[in-house]
Amino acid sequence: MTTEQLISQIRTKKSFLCIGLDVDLNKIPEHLLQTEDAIFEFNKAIIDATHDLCVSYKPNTAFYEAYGIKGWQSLEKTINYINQKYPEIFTIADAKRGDIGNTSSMYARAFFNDLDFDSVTVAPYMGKDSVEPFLSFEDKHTIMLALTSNEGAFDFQTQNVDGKELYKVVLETSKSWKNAHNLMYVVGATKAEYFTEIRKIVPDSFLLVPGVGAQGGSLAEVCKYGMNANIGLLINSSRGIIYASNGTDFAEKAREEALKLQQEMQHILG
Ligand SMILES: O=C(O)c1cc(=O)[nH]c(=O)n1[C@@H]1O[C@H](COP(=O)(O)O)[C@@H](O)[C@H]1O
Repeated sequence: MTTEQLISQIRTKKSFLCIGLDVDLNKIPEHLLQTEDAIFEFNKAIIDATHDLCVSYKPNTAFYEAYGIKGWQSLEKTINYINQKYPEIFTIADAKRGDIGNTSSMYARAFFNDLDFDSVTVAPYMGKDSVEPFLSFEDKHTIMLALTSNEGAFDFQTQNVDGKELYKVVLETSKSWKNAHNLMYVVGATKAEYFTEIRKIVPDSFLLVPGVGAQGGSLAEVCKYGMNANIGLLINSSRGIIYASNGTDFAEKAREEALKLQQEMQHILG
């Protein structure tokens, strides 16, 4: 998917919501556990109930890998379902990969070719040659960690490196990489006060912003400092939406939570 198609979808739906499909069998409604593929049945119901309110789905691969081959099959069925039924949706494989070049190429093939995701999250720690293999895929997007939502972000990311915070070095350096136009960045919603500085370095890039909902980040604050002329934000909520209820009404309740965020976004978009 091109960035222009993503922007157009945001404008049509008046939403820049990304719903995280982080499926935990201990949290999903009990009646689904009797089905052959409970993870997929759960995702399918959530997707059917919310696809008009969001522009993106982000399965975090950890929640699938934890269930071995069955989990990976559920992930494959989920991405195929979205791509076939709702092809306008921007899909994110939240896998946080990144390795030496030839290994990164294989990760990129796994998520872009085999599973056909529109994007994948990567960690920048191994540098340019670990990220560039992902960037060489046309109309696929690489979402690199910049300033994450967790407490540990302060361990390294905000540390000074030659008079500059490390996350700023990461952002600036990555702009010179080959096919850098395919980069997006992760910035946590819990770090709203940093968005002004981040926008000085990457004014036009899309930012994936997790941390609204269960982690307590503020949508209004993020938008105030992080939005650009093309919106430039994908706001993720996972647990706050998909576990709104663990009864038979789970999809309906997830829709209600998604609708609350979509309406707030519509209001912000004016
Ligand atoms: O890359 C991510 O998506 C990510 C980066 C980050 O800094 N913080 C963060 O929470 N995430 C992911 O975003 C999702 C947040 O889930 P909730 O806290 O349940 O809304 C999880 O899948 C996290 O792994």
